Formats: sequence, C-alpha cells, structure tokens
Amino acid sequence: MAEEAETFSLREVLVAFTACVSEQREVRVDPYLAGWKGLVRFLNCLGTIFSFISKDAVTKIEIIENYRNSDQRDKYLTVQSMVEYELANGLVDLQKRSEHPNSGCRTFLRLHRALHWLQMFLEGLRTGEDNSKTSVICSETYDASLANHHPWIIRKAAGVAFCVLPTRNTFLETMNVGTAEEAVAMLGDALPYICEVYKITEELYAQHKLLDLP
Ligand SMILES: CCCCCCCC/C=C\CCCCCCCC(=O)N[C@@H](COP(=O)(O)O)[C@H](O)/C=C/CCCCCCCCCCCCC
Repeated sequence: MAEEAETFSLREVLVAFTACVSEQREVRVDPYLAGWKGLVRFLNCLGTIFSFISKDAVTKIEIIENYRNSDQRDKYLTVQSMVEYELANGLVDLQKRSEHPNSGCRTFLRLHRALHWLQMFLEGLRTGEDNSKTSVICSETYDASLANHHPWIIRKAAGVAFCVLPTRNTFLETMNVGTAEEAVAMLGDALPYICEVYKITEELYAQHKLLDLP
C-alpha cells in the first residue's frame, strides 16, 4: 500500500484530464480512462474500506478499455464517436438492461456521473478551511450528485467509508505535489479542464437523451 501511495501523483491525474478535450471539442477516451486509473490508485491507498468502490470503477474502466482494444477501437476514440457508433448500430439498451448490458454509452455514463462528484469534491477541497473535514466535504458532494443514482445499501456503505478520511490538509499532502497550498493551486489550475470535460459530455448525452440509461 505504501508503494502505491508513492506512485500516486495528483499532477499525472490532472494532466490526463487536461488532455481530454480535443481541438474539435471532443472528449478523448484514453486520457479520460488514464485519469480515472490514477484516481483509483489513490483510492486504493486510502484503505481496504474503499475496495468496493475501486472495484466498481476498475470494472467500468476495463469494459471501455476492452472496446479500445477491440477491432472497433477507432469507434471508441472519443465519446462522440462512441455515441454515434453505438446508437447507429443499435448497441445501447435504452429502456431496460438486456441485450447490451455493458454498452460503452451506459458504462461511460456511470463514470461521467462520478466525474460530477469529483468536480464538486475537488472544488470543496480547494475552497475548504485548513482543518475542515474531508469526510464532510465528501459526503455533502456525494449526496448532491452520485447518491441520487445509488440504492440505499451503496449509499450507506459509502457513508461509512467516508468517515475514515483524514482532515483536508493531511489529505492534500498525500497527493505528492508538495504542500497543501501547492496542491490547492494545482487543483485551481486543473478544475476548469475537468469542468469542461463534464460539460461537453453532459451536453452530448442530453442531446441524445442518454442521461438515464438503465
Ligand atoms: C485528486 C485526488 C483526490 C480525489 C480522490 C478521489 C478518488 C476517487 C477515485 C475513484 C472514485 C470512484 C468512482 C466510482 C464510480 C462509481 C460508478 C457508479 O456509480 N457505480 C454504481 C452504479 O453502477 P451500475 O450498478 O449501474 O453498473 C455502482 O452501483 C457503485 C458501486 C460502488 C459505490 C460507488 C460509491 C462512489 C462514492 C464516491 C467516491 C468516494 C471516494 C472517496 C475518496 C476521497
């Protein structure tokens, strides 16, 4: 675990998200997944109580990675090309999970919702008081976002896990970018990029009426 903590770098994660948006305002899938993989590495350092969360994230990352490693890899280069390809070929379960339970669109939507939480959580960390509780920032932002899509049992388990999170400054210092102040400055630089990735994806999914995929 200590080894994983050493290899986690907030800088790498944030750089991945800053590389997501192309000049055509498309969201590139590979850096998006790289960003999530870095976050999962960080989550694994926080203790086994978070394993059920990281396992679910890894499952979803791997589903999309498998598309990127398949014969159809080019169709999954960006979120836009993925949506276009899967919809045009009837590869998305729109009403009920049945023939295509792990479509790229459905799986990406789960990560996209989690990105909304991440955006709010990082903003809460960035603007919080020195000794504010990460657990409170985490549960407030979770309740305002992802929790709306989770059943009671997951919400309960998540609430219990959040209780072990350290104070804000300790949390910021584990990010391997220097002092808490330096981590805050880096978050300030990177958050607009994360917000942009979220906004573009949200608009795309809304345009195609995909925001409630089962
Ligand atoms: C920059 C460093 C600081 C931030 C560190 C954050 C680290 C977060 C790393 C990963 C976040 C995990 C993302 C989880 C994706 C969840 C996707 C999802 O909603 N899955 C549910 C629905 O899936 P289907 O059943 O429809 O296939 C699934 O039911 C969920 C299961 C697991 C529970 C998810 C709880 C998520 C809580 C939010 C993350 C808390 C991490 C706190 C650590 C600071």
